[in-house]
Amino acid sequence: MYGLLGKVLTHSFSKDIHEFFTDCKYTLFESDNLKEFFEYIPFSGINVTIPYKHDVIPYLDELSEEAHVLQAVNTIINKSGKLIGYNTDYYGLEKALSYANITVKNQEIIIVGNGSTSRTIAYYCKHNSAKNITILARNPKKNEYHFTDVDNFNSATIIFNATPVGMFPNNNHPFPIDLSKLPHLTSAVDMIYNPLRSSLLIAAKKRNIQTLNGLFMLISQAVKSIELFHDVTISDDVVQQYYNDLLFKMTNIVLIGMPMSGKSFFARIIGQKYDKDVIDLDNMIEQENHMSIQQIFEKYGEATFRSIEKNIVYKCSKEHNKAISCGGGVVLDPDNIDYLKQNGVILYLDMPLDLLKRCNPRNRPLLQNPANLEKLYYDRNDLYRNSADIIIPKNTFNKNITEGIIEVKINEYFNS
Ligand SMILES: Nc1ncnc2c1ncn2[C@@H]1O[C@H](COP(=O)(O)OP(=O)(O)O)[C@@H](O)[C@H]1O
Ligand SMILES: O=C(O)C1=C[C@@H](OP(=O)(O)O)[C@@H](O)[C@H](O)C1
Ligand SMILES: [Mg+2]
Repeated sequence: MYGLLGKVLTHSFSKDIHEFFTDCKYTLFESDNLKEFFEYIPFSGINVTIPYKHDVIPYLDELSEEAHVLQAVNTIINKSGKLIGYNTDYYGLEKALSYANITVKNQEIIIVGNGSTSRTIAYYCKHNSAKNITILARNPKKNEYHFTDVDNFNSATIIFNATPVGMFPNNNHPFPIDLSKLPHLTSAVDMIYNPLRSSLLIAAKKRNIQTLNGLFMLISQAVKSIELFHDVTISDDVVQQYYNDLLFKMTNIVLIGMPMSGKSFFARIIGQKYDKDVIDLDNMIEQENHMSIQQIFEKYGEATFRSIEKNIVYKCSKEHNKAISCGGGVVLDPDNIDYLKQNGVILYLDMPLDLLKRCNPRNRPLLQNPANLEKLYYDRNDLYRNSADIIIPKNTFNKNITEGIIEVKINEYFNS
């Protein structure tokens, strides 16, 4: 029997990963009583998660070197009655950093947080010749510092987040450290994988700092434990393919652009093609308020519409695997873009003004005066461009051509 031991396991990915790579069933054991678990559950191998990584140690016969140093175990193998504890988080971190080409050698490291993940990162950095390691925490212990001491470590080049700040469901909690205080940063690594881009990673990306989230590490630590459980080797290529597929599946594809550029239209096509549910933010607003967009503008004005829109965007930012079509004005509030980027790749349907002028503005309240189209276009074009991860030139009304460009650009984005 194989499985995962922890207290609350509803959000665990381990079962999916284990059952993808092996034919063995993987069981989730939510337990309040470790003694009973070890007495009565006859397992061949189990993984251990919060809050038991340390507490299981007294039940084990032997520890691997990492598990011993870190005093944390996430994998236990039963070898003919002898229980051996390992820590594959260390290995997962190593694989993820190597995948992202991040080396800690001679680097000045900041680790935010002082729990067991922080210890794993510090141990890894020490082992791999980091120049120095600073731990910043909310409640610093000996040889650690408070977040507010960050000014004294402004030569840092790599920052790791080992806290749950910004993790689902508290996606939008701001990161406690202002990155403008760390002008030499080249990489930001977050152990969080939900959302895919945490507050730290969104802030880092704005400064052109390389980012890495926790998904590759999560998969790699699970793969290592599968290798230990079943005495097999899983090749890096297979793991990478699994990662690419999972990442794509978790990601929302978010369409922005001028009114009439085809966002709602292509969101439906993208949804169908990539098996993602479609969300049209304007439709959602209409359904929730039992009014058309036009009626909302007429009755309450644009400012109220924008605040309704912002609330909907906030809710949708926590979704996964959706094709999301936004209203044209979503970019006016930078918070909206931060929300949408958490789990989304932003795709700008870039349609030139002369083509937009040939469309029929029908029920679009802001375009009832034709002169407005030009103004909106010039006011917003830069906002669209700066918000986008992918820009789709849309110089045609031919659906197939645009669909083809979208496919190529999405492939490029996810395979680079
Ligand atoms: N490439 C296309 N081929 C055919 N019809 C299109 C195409 N792009 C947009 N349309 C049509 O143009 C109109 C505006 O598109 P829509 O998706 O509503 O734009 P948006 O959501 O960006 O305002 C819709 O009637 C849509 O069906
Ligand atoms: O551009 C805008 O400010 C708006 C665009 C509309 O969506 P479409 O872009 O789908 O027309 C709708 O959200 C609202 O009328 C405001
Ligand atoms: Mg639309």
